[in-house]
Parts: sequence; C-alpha cells; structure tokens
Amino acid sequence: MSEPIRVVVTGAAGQIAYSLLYMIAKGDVFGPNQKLILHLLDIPPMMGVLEGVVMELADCALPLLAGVVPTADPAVGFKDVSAAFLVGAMPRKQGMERKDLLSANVKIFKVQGEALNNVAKKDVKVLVVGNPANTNALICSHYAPSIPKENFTAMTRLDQNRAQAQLAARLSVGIDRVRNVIIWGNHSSTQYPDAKNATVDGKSVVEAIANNDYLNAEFVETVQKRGAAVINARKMSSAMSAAKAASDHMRDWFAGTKDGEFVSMGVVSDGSYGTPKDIVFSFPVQIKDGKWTIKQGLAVDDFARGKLDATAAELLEEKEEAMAVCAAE
Ligand SMILES: NC(=O)C1=CN([C@@H]2O[C@H](COP(=O)(O)OP(=O)(O)OC[C@H]3O[C@@H](n4cnc5c(N)ncnc54)[C@H](O)[C@@H]3O)[C@@H](O)[C@H]2O)C=CC1
Ligand SMILES: O=C(O)CCC(=O)C(=O)O
Repeated sequence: MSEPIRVVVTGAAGQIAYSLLYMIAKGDVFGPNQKLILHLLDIPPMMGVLEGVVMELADCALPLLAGVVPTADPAVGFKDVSAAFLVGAMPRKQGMERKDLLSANVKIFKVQGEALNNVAKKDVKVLVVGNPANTNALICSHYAPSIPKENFTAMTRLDQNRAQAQLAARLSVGIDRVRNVIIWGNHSSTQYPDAKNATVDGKSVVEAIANNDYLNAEFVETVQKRGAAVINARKMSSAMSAAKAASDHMRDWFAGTKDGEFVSMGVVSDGSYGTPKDIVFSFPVQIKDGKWTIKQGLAVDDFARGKLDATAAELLEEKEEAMAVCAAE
C-alpha cells in the first residue's frame, strides 16, 4: 500500500460531489491500493451541510480513506493536492444555456487557479466539471502559470458516455462493445459527437448502423441536448452520471487508455485538426504514464469540419468574454 495522496473535490457539499466522493473514496479512481486524504472545499454557508457529508464518509467505513479535510479556504483545500476535481460552480436551470453561467462561474476559476498555483503540487492533475467547463479550465490554467497547461482538462466524458450508450442501444449490444466514440469541441450544445470513427466489436459503427441520416442528425442532437433533457425531467442537472464520468476521466488519466482505444477530454488545443490554439477543446486522446496525447490522423469529412469550426467559434467567443470578466475584477 503506497503513501496517501491528497485529492480535492470542490463543490463538496453539492449534488455531484455526493456521488463522486464515494466513488473516489472506495478506490474507483486511483485503484484499490492507493490511500487518500480527501480535501472537501465549499463556500462558508455550506460548512454545516459539509459536516454531514464528513459524517457520512466516516460512516461508509472505507479502508482507503486516510483522512478528510473539510474547508472553505482555497489555500487549505488545494494544499499539496495531486488531483483536483473542480466541481463547485452554479448549475444551469431550465431554459438556460451553459454559457449563461459564464460571468458568475468564471470568477471562481480565477481564484482557484491562483490557489492551485500557490499551494498545489506542480504535477497536479486538474479536471474541471463546473460549467462552462472548457472555458473555466482555460481560465484556471491562465491563473496558474507555474503548473503545465497539459495538467488542466475539462470534462466531456459524460457526453462520450451518453454517446456510447445511445449507439449501444441502437445496435442492441452491451455498452462495452462500443468503443472510440469522439466528442469534439465544447461541452455545450455545439459539441460534435462523432460516431464515424467508432467501432462495435472492432468493426465500423457506420457500417453496422448503415443509416447516415441517423448518425448525422438524431444521434448528434440527442447527445448535444441530453443535459437539458435531464434538467427538464429531474428539475436538477445530471449528477450521478456526471460523477461517474468524472471518475472515468481521472481514472483513465492516472491509469492510461488501452491499446487502440481513445477517450475524449477537453485539453488546451495545440491547433490539431485545424482548431484554434489556446482554447480548451475536446479531442480524442490516448494516455500513457499519466500523459495524454491527441490521437492524430482520424478522418474529418466536410460535415465534421463544419461542426468542428462552429464549436471552436463558440469557444473563442467564450474565451474573449471570460478574459474580459476576469480583467474587470
Ligand atoms: N462537465 C459536465 O459534464 C457537467 C458539469 N456540471 C456542472 O457541475 C457544476 C456543479 O453541479 P452540481 O453539483 O449539480 O451543483 P450543486 O449546486 O448541487 O453544487 C455546487 C456546489 O458548489 C459549491 N460552490 C459554489 N461556489 C464555490 C466555490 N467558489 N468554491 C467551492 N465550492 C463552491 C456550492 O456551494 C455547492 O455546494 C455545475 O456548474 C454544473 O453545471 C454538471 C453536470 C455535468
Ligand atoms: O447541462 C447543464 O448545464 C448541467 C449539466 C451538464 O452539463 C450536463 O448534464 O451535461
């Protein structure tokens, strides 16, 4: 059993954290031999609620959980952490787009970027879940210049999992038989869920489904609008599935992807696939030894090109607005 690592979850009194903390503390993310000290960061009015979460974590009697640090102080929350799940932010309500949250939430990620810069380990792996996730991750990285840009990522794994589930249902196969679905771009309704490089039992999903109208329209729209569909039904945003996706994302980042497989993550663009540099764009990535690389050489047809350009344009707009909000602080 190795020494405990410190892991922070922000928004620790909220609904995603309520599922996520259990997954992390029982070993789903860092494995069954890695002890952890969980740092739980929320805002001062939520400290009472957080006390209840701390009690419940104790009552789970989890052998890997070596300690819990509840706090409202970012300097304590981010101190010496090796992994950071940045969940805490305002969620979208019915009728809002995720970018409507930008001016309120982006300020949180400026403060947390500065705190990570000052007190976290320099090799900390950061996953931004709070919306608008891609642009929040960019801002966080911008205010943490002493930590490599590669260490800041945004979550599009929930979209990937949704896309995989849609294809598996359409093909009437188990979810584990569908691989390599890609989410390109922003975690927003402009994202492009791409089944054209996906496989079912190693064979082309396009050939297995044999219905391009479905793959270009209904499939894409269902995944793009799934978050809103859950909000309409639950009157609250996705939480259990978001926690599972955060756990999948960080597990793969630490443990690596399997040969021949890739997963989608929002990462700082290097211009791959003709995208603008220096926005956080979701790409297919392969991961080895804790480092991701963008999978190169995949086919991007004219239809896909239009979608990639549209989601990139939205991210450029968000970046401009976010930088203006932070500069005005
Ligand atoms: N990237 C993705 O795929 C997904 C992202 N989300 C986003 O995740 C975020 C959290 O969602 P929920 O847990 O459902 O919301 P929630 O409202 O249940 O919990 C959010 C928590 O964050 C806390 N918080 C607010 N400001 C904070 C700060 N400065 N520092 C620390 N904590 C702070 C709040 O007090 C609250 O406890 C939302 O922005 C939501 O839109 C949700 C689902 C999927
Ligand atoms: O849709 C939202 O704004 C909140 C949750 C979310 O990002 C999602 O379900 O994809």
